[in-house]
Amino acid sequence: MLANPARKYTAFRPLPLPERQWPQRQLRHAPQWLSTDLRDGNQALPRPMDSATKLRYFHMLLACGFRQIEVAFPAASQTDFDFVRTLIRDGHVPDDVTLQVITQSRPDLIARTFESLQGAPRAIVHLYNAIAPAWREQVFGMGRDGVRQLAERGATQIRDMAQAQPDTAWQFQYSPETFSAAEPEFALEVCDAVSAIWQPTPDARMIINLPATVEMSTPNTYADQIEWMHTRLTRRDSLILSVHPHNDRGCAVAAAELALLAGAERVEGCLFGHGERTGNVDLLTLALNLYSQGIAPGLDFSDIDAVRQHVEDSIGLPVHPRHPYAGDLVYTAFSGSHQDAIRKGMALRQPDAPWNVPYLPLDPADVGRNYEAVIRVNSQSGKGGISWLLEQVHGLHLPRGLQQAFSHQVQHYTDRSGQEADAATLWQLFRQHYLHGQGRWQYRSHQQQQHGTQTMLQLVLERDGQAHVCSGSGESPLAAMLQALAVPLEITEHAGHPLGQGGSTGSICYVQLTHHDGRQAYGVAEDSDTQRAALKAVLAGVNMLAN
Ligand SMILES: CC(=O)SCCNC(=O)CCNC(=O)[C@H](O)C(C)(C)COP(=O)(O)OP(=O)(O)OC[C@H]1O[C@@H](n2cnc3c(N)ncnc32)[C@H](O)[C@@H]1OP(=O)(O)O
Ligand SMILES: CC(C)C(=O)C(=O)O
Repeated sequence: MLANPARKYTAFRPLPLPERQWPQRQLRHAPQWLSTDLRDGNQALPRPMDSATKLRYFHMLLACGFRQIEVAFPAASQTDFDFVRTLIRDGHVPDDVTLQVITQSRPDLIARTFESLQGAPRAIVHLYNAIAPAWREQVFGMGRDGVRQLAERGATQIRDMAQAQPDTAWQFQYSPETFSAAEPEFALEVCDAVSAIWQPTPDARMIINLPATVEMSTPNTYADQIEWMHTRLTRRDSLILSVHPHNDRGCAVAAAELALLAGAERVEGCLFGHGERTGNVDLLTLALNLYSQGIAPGLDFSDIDAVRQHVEDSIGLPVHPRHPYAGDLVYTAFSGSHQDAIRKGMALRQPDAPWNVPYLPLDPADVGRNYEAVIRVNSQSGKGGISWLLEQVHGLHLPRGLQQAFSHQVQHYTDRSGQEADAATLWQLFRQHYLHGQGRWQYRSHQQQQHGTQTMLQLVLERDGQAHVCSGSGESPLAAMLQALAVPLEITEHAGHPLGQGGSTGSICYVQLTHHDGRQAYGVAEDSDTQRAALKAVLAGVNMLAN
């Protein structure tokens, strides 16, 4: 890299727009969506999709709720042409869905495009040509007039060919490709020239689509460019203003959102941001950004993993595990403090109250994710996450002190193994540490009598493998047991609950014992009988302190 990059790269010059309105606005409704997965997305694949894959993808897009789908560049290849024919001929396009196809401003390509659309009830014909200086000079070898005339010639041919196919309800779209790199007044001149030819009306609007073909600037600058056009375009009430951001600087989603504030009404992009180079704007992220602000996006991602799987299988590229809303890890907390906050938030959550769970901008359940994956345990995790998993999967409600004590065991395991501890491993570790049933004292049977406030307990135990009978009394069966055992211990905590998850039945009991020398341990036991579980838990605690 250069010590002085300014020798090679020039900063993008922002457009002065002191009267800008967009920073004061808020998004309140969803835009029109155009999926260009099958065109801009497909043209950027190492191996473009075959027709069968494209057809399945088309139906997946319909199921997500897309109503405008750019399906091909029909003049580019026989495959693209045939795909459009198949969609039309075999009746794949529902009545409320419009196909869009793209063409360069070249007479043979436009003619072929119209041929592909024969018999379509509705269609959007999308004309584009690059207008920015580098393209004018290097690609077309033309001045501004030449480039404007290129657009005008294409628009005229499209108008005339559409008139010759009156059975189709046509809508026209013009993209001044490389808009964001072009001089705004020239972009305006070309767009106005095209709309002068197409003569849209408020009832039959044409689409002006302003692409950031290459993302050149910060999103606020793109928003200024959009607002500048929005407030100056001739026939504005007869236009649908659309944006088509790419993601070269990693800001396409922000650019699209600010562009919507700046007057755009429609967004073109792809699922998961596929497309040329760094991709098109990710429509799924945009839609779920709206959703998580309480705005119905008009797209349905209730089963986000199915959509992701479909896209991955179709295009042969993976979705990143940290991809917003859809990545494998995006609802998952490994770190202790995040887990603690999520667990508390989930516990306090009221079903009808606004979503307010810390660290989770969206309820994973809304996109078909379960809560199990929300918390995963590794060496960065704390007691909160560990107990959440034991609670969710095995129905254990560990007392706080036991959570702390057990988390040390888990930490030891994860540090040593370098591995994640899933719910099954945690349960195994818990059983191994607390429910192994070994130790000096073993329970055999007991009998209990009540004399006023005093409980009399007769115990048949095993001590070091030998039968041991003893008795004691106290204000509770557990106190009576400690007396019977004649150990210098106190019960400092006692909790329990029925079991019913993870294949267990009966009750589980947790008892914290404190030795007179200050040492503490938890005894845990499960049994079909609550009383027996408590007595066994005391013995387990005694065994722990004996170790
Ligand atoms: C930003 C975007 O995503 S735009 C969409 C881009 N998508 C694609 O290009 C995928 C499909 N494209 C193709 O398959 C091919 O490019 C075809 C079939 C359309 C055309 O192929 P060819 O004519 O053989 O070659 P090629 O694409 O290199 O043509 C470039 C020519 O088109 C001209 N051209 C490029 N864009 C346009 C345009 N929008 N309008 C008119 N002419 C254009 C170039 O100036 C160049 O002209 P030249 O040959 O006189 O120098
Ligand atoms: C043709 C236009 C819309 C395009 O794909 C782009 O600029 O990226």
